[in-house]
Amino acid sequence: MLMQMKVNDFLTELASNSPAPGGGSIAALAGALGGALTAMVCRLTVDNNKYAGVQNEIQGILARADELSGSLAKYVDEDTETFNKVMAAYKLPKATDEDKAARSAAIQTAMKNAAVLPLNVAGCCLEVLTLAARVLAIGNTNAASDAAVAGLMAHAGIYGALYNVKINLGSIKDLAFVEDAKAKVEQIIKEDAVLHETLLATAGRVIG
Ligand SMILES: Nc1nc(=O)c2c([nH]1)NC[C@@H]1CN(c3ccc(C(=O)N[C@@H](CCC(=O)O)C(=O)O)cc3)C=[N+]21
Repeated sequence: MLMQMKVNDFLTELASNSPAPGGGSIAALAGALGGALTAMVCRLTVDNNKYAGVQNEIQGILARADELSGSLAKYVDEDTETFNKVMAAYKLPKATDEDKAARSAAIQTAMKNAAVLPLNVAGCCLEVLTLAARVLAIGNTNAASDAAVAGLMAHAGIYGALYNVKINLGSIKDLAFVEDAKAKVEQIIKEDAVLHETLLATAGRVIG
């Protein structure tokens, strides 16, 4: 359970040559950090008279940021479990034709799961980026740099998760699955580009 570890122990485990956690878990963690940091800026904005006009919107963003951070935190452990199953499938016996068929089917199933999971991570991170960019624009300006960092973590989570999707698609033989996933990847990259640019432009305006 990676999420139960002390941060220092987590870093030592990450840096070790043991196969897990991998980049997929770290992408999810980046998103979870972005979501939590977005929630923090919301909490520094609610019940502040200076931001009375945006209270309802901030409350809505806060609730969703907490949810997304929670989901992404679960994905940290789930991604490692999912990728461990890929590695376990590769270690299945391949002595006979039956062995080979069973091994290949197990690899394909595990690879599909290992592609779908980071696709979901990227979707959650995209939502975090949307929320962080909005909070940067309307939230407590004293915490503008926090909102900017939150958005950048989400952006890193998106790209990190999508690289995991893409690398796994290279090993998947179901072409309809691959085409569908590729279309989803491209859509998320497009939406990220707009949001990331907006985030940087707003940060430049509010922070300098
Ligand atoms: N959803 C998802 N999450 C990932 O984290 C993820 C992924 N997809 N797709 C591919 C990349 C790559 N990655 C590796 C992690 C450890 C080894 C590793 O430790 N390999 C050992 C072998 C380990 C063993 O066989 O037990 C080696 O090459 O010597 C390799 C590759 C995780 N990824």
